[in-house]
Amino acid sequence: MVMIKVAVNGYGTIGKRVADAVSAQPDMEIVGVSKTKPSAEALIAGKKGYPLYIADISKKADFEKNGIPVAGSVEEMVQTADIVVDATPGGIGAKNRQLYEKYGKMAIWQGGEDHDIAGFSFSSSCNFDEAKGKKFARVVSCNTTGLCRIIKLADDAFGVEKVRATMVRRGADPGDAKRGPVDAIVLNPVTIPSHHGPDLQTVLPEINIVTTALVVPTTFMHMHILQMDLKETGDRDKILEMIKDHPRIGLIKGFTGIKSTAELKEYASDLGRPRSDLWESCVFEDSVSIVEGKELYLFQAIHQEADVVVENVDCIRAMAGENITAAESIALTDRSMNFEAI
Ligand SMILES: NC(=O)C1=CN([C@@H]2O[C@H](COP(=O)(O)OP(=O)(O)OC[C@H]3O[C@@H](n4cnc5c(N)ncnc54)[C@H](O)[C@@H]3O)[C@@H](O)[C@H]2O)C=CC1
Ligand SMILES: O=C(OP(=O)(O)O)[C@H](O)COP(=O)(O)O
Repeated sequence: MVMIKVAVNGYGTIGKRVADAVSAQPDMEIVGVSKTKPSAEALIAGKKGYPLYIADISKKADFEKNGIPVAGSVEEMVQTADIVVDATPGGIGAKNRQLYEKYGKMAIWQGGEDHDIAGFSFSSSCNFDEAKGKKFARVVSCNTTGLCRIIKLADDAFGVEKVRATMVRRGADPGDAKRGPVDAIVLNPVTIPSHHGPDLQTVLPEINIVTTALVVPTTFMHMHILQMDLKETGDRDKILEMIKDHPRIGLIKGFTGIKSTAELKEYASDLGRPRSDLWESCVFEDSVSIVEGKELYLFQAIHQEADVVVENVDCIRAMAGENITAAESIALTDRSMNFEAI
């Protein structure tokens, strides 16, 4: 089996998870990860055995005096890789495109960048085959990934006439002590639609969708309030069966008593998931309702730090790996991470 050499540019919330997920795959290896300054994450990258490269090589001494070995510059890291996963903060990734082009490397950006950065946006459940042969791709954001999975499922089953959805977004990631809100419900944005609908259309252009979003003072997971008008009369049992069969959508059963993101976090941690990560979308079974035949309603929780991680792995395989199907790649990614949707 040919090993795909992967570099992760930006070893933060998403980058460190992608690095671990890639390392677990039989057909991929991490050749380097990058940081800008010495930090706890930089220390851990070294402890995990990931060669650490730095954006500004003049800062090498700052790392080394803190006992963190530096393998070289980001430019050198890019040269060692077949493909780069760019997980730098939104807006920074666009500046790196030139570097990837210079060395003729494939690259994958994250949802904080615009679709135009790659001209192709990816979701494993929707357009895996289209990534084959692409030089550049962008994995859509965490919320959009969650929307893509469930809307594609409903569209395949009954056809989707239109979608109206509200994203209740977490205020900050758990480790992000500087962000808020601390005591507010913030309309984010106050204008309608939010970016999620147009973002979904970069993957599923035929879907009629309007999204709204607000931010609340929590750190673990977003919550979606989703309503779809179906083209054909819906069948709740069929939808539940399809969700059960979907490798990246979990079904939260009523008997568990789980009705909140807090209880989901406890569940993920009791399952022994690394970092309490929920790579699957979490649909609340009791919320799945068909009203007047063709209106489908549900709540789903989305772990913002995790769901895009498995998508990045599939995207790497589609672009740089041997010719396999979406289902085969998803199964291999998940199996290698001991991930079975709840
Ligand atoms: N955190 C989240 O919930 C999600 C984030 N995303 C997207 O993923 C991307 C990364 O976000 P996070 O991981 O949250 O950011 P982060 O801030 O946690 O991590 C970014 C990392 O990039 C490093 N970095 C900064 N400038 C750099 C440079 N010039 N060269 C190399 N490394 C550099 C930083 O040291 C940091 O480790 C963004 O596009 C974001 O929108 C997507 C889904 C969910
Ligand atoms: O990609 C995300 O959200 P999004 O799908 O709402 O754009 C992540 O949760 C990051 O969002 P942030 O821009 O609030 O850090």
